[in-house]
Amino acid sequence: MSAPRWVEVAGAHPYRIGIAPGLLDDGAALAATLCGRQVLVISDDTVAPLYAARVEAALRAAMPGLAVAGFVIPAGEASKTLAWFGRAIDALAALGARRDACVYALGGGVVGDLAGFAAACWMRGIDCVQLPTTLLAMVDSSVGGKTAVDLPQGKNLVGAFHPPRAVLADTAVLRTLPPRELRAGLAEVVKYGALGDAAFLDWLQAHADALLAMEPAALAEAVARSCTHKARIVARDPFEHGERALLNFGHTFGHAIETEQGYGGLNHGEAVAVGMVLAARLSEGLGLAPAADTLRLRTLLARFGLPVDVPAGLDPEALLAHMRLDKKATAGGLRFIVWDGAGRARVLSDVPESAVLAVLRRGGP
Ligand SMILES: NC(=O)c1ccc[n+]([C@@H]2O[C@H](COP(=O)([O-])OP(=O)(O)OC[C@H]3O[C@@H](n4cnc5c(N)ncnc54)[C@H](O)[C@@H]3O)[C@@H](O)[C@H]2O)c1
Ligand SMILES: O=C(O)C(=O)C[C@@H](O)[C@H](O)[C@H](O)COP(=O)(O)O
Ligand SMILES: [Zn+2]
Repeated sequence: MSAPRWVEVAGAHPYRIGIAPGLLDDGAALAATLCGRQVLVISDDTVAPLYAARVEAALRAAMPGLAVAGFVIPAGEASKTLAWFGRAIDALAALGARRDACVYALGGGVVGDLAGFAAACWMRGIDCVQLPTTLLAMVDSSVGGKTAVDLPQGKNLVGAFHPPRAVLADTAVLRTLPPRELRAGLAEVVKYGALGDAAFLDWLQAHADALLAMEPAALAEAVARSCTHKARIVARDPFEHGERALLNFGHTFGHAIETEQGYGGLNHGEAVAVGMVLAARLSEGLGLAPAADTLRLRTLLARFGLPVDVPAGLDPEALLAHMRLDKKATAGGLRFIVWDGAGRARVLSDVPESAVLAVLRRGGP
């Protein structure tokens, strides 16, 4: 195994993100994240058969006497519910988990968010180690401590901030990731460039072929640069009182699409891709940013094979109704992450609903 790249996340509860192929088999790296002698590995029914036995064996070998149990949810967003959260809590109870027990979240963002929330709630908070297995989870969801489940009324409406004890991203597992899920992860990678680093957009454009071909060096670089961006932001603003909201670029629109489709249409990354184009158009419509920047973003996302238009048949009024329950909304009305151009995002309050509807009603490029 090559030596991991480490990204530090500073703050009141600092932790490290390790990035390297082979980390899931590295018993010493896994065991270094443990305080107690009990582990619950939470995964889904696609990832568990591929990787759970390896993680459990590495942990047992590194720590004889460790009590290890597994808990598996059905793969996909439809499992990020209070019902599956309750079953995860039952699994912790069945393990007899003490306060020094640890949850290992082995999977994509769905597993990471649900397992993290279970860890946040069990005995008011036990350790959670994130073992992300999708590109999206490696670049975004495993970092920063947002944990949650969805409700039919909206995305991530029930959750907690609970930073992980550590993140270990084994980039070798991306080999089994379906192409659609790779593209979803690239949407959140593009987000970092869009919100604060236009030069990163150029890098992504230049390395698009390598990323789509899953060349390990390009992927590792994209993961490390994305984690570095996110780590800086969440260290400065862990509870989203200000700057962290920029990580929501494209999400007000994207979450509304996911909710309206009942979490069975576009996946999160795809919905965020559409949402970022709409956020750029909103900025354009409000006279904040040039149309050329919208086109640049849209072209890059399309290059990555991501959707860039609102799916046919969705009612703009219904989408707007979901946005009113967005977590950034206040008594003053809707708040959006807009941009003044590529790499220059900011929060905008009191966005008129008419401007949002105009963007949703406009079709085509
Ligand atoms: N907490 C945060 O900060 C944060 C950030 C971004 C997204 N999210 C959340 O993350 C979720 C999306 O995460 P996701 O895109 O990882 O989706 P996901 O967890 O549903 O995973 C996508 C699919 O890939 C499969 N899979 C995972 N790893 C695999 C591997 N190595 N090989 C083969 N198949 C594999 C999964 O079984 C699943 O079917 C959403 O719920 C979103 O809201 C949270
Ligand atoms: O970490 C953050 O902060 C983010 O906003 C990252 C987003 O990519 C992610 O989808 C997050 O779950 C959205 O959070 P929410 O608070 O808008 O539900
Ligand atoms: Zn997201």
